[in-house]
Amino acid sequence: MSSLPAAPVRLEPLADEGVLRGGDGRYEKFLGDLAGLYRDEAAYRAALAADAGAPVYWVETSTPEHGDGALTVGISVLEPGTIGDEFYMTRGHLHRLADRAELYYGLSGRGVMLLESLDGESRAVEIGPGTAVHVPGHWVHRSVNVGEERLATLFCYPADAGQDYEIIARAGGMRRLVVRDGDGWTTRPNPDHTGYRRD
Ligand SMILES: O=P(O)(O)OC[C@H]1O[C@](O)(CO)[C@@H](O)[C@@H]1O
Repeated sequence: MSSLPAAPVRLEPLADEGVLRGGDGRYEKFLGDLAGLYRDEAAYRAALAADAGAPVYWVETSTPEHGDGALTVGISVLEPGTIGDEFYMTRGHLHRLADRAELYYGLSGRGVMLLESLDGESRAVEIGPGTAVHVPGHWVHRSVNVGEERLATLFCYPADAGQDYEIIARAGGMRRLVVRDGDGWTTRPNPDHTGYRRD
């Protein structure tokens, strides 16, 4: 008996509720999971001491099939806030299969996608309602909430892409930091960054 094809799925990305109705997966990241992500260690420890225990960000996904050509679709929801002068952000990763691309579509809030190539390019691209960011393969990527509201994005990538987080850890963090600048944001170099190295 063949299990092909997978059943079609109707999804409702509910940005206000931070829910992907119809999805089949979810994970959450709390402040305590994000040790080492922010440069200002004292500010991180102070935030942790005052933390009420809500997630900083969460991801809900739909992956109805696996194998060649399968897609993962999801919603990513990132609370507003700062640690020191850095905005709340996702851990960031390179796809384990590095040539896998990803599409992000802004649902609510004001964000920046920080995109870095392994050979030294860094781009910060704004994302918000009605804007999409197409991330080709081979870019390390992270979302950053530079607004006062939750940042919600819908994303889609090949289900076999995987995530390599170590590439950022080995490099001492991403090349640039996204930081508060008055009422807005800017980027500045991360002095700890030592360059990306594949294993
Ligand atoms: O996997 P990370 O880097 O913690 O961040 C979660 C991010 O990953 C994705 O789920 C998929 O790449 C993003 O939509 C989301 O912002």
